[in-house]
Amino acid sequence: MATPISIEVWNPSGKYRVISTKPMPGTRWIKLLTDQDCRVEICTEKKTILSVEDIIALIGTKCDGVIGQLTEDWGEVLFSALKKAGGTAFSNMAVGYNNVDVDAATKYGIAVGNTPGVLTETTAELAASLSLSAARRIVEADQFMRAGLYEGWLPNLFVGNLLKGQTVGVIGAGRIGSAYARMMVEGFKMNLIYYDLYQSTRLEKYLPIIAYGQFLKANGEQPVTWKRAATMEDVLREADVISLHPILDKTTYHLINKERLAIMKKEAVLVNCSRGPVINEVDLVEHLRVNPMFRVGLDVFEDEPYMKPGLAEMKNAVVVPHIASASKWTREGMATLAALNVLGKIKGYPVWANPNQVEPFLDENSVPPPASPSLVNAKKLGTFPDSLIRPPSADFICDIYGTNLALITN
Ligand SMILES: NC(=O)C1=CN([C@@H]2O[C@H](COP(=O)(O)OP(=O)(O)OC[C@H]3O[C@@H](n4cnc5c(N)ncnc54)[C@H](O)[C@@H]3O)[C@@H](O)[C@H]2O)C=CC1
Ligand SMILES: O=C(O)C(=O)CO
Repeated sequence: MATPISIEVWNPSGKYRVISTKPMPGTRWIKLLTDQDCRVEICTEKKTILSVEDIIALIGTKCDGVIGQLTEDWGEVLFSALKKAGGTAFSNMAVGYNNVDVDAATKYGIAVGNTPGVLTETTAELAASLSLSAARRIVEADQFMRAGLYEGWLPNLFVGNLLKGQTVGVIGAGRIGSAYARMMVEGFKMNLIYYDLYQSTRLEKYLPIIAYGQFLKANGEQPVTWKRAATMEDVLREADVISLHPILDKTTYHLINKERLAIMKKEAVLVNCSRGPVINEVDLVEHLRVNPMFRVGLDVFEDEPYMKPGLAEMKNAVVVPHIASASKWTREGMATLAALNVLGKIKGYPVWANPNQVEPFLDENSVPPPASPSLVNAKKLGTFPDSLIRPPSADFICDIYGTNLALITN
């Protein structure tokens, strides 16, 4: 039996009981919930990762919705407990939801939310940072300085890879992969090769490579090029820097393994800001050991929070603790979107039509639309119209928000 859990309570008399399994950044998310008659309970337990038993204790006998974290195992047991407590809504405070058994949630009629879009640029920036850190050996050099080993400039001291004119490979060119690709092409004048199961219209439509190429040419520079690869192996063979941005599912588990590492260039840089199990980390450690010029930048790990034996000792690995989305704006935005997902379902609001355009929910100076920003099982639940958010009628909006009609209808 789990021990009692410490909590912080906001708006104790609120009609709907909403739990957050962790304190989340900012206070806007709390206000949005309490303003809509929710009693908000935030778990303040010191333990970093709550167990299923801990969360069952938090849910208790009456709970309308839960905001949870990617470290938690949201499956049959928790969704059945939430259903028993009268709950109908769950949201991960994350865009990735590989920790959630969506089918189990759907079976119990529970909506599952995630937080797309708000972390795209922040995560891509960390991937770019890791690319540079690994290519230019920044962490190794920093450690060398701090150890008092620097005795003066040397021609061979910490020589790394130049990015300009090299090829960047992106595997999984969705929101984050595309943002990263643009940063590396536009910022470092790299050529691009990408692989995704689908054509990335997001990338191909917005990547101003042709115009940028012409601009570079007019200035006497080599124009950048881009292409979609037919196979992932093409990317692995051709690229000098490869960044992984797919979702984690059956098709991407151990996508990078011994065989695929072997076809990469000996001096390539591999970056992972997606999910740890996309790489077979045991194979990676061995590859790093025998190929000292091969470098990696890792934000995520196969058995988080642990690293596979040997990884910590590898000088050719830059490792950070899953901080890719850790900018203040992003983390506060994730909290807001997660809270609004839960609120929207509890209040019976429709689902926002385009989860890639969540800006209206994030504007601190305006009232968010009366909708759940992103519910991944909305259609399966069948409780929402096919076209998702209905055009807001004057009565509907005024009913909820009083005076902010113009903001929502424009
Ligand atoms: N390290 C961190 O802190 C963060 C990690 N993430 C991870 O990044 C993932 C991607 O996020 P978004 O770009 O927003 O998602 P997205 O859904 O926009 O992009 C994922 C892309 O992966 C592609 N894909 C799926 N299976 C594939 C396969 N077998 N081979 C190649 N491509 C495949 C999809 O077609 C899609 O284009 C999330 O699911 C999450 O796991 C996201 C944010 C922060
Ligand atoms: O949103 C996600 O998927 C994350 O990994 C959060 O950083």
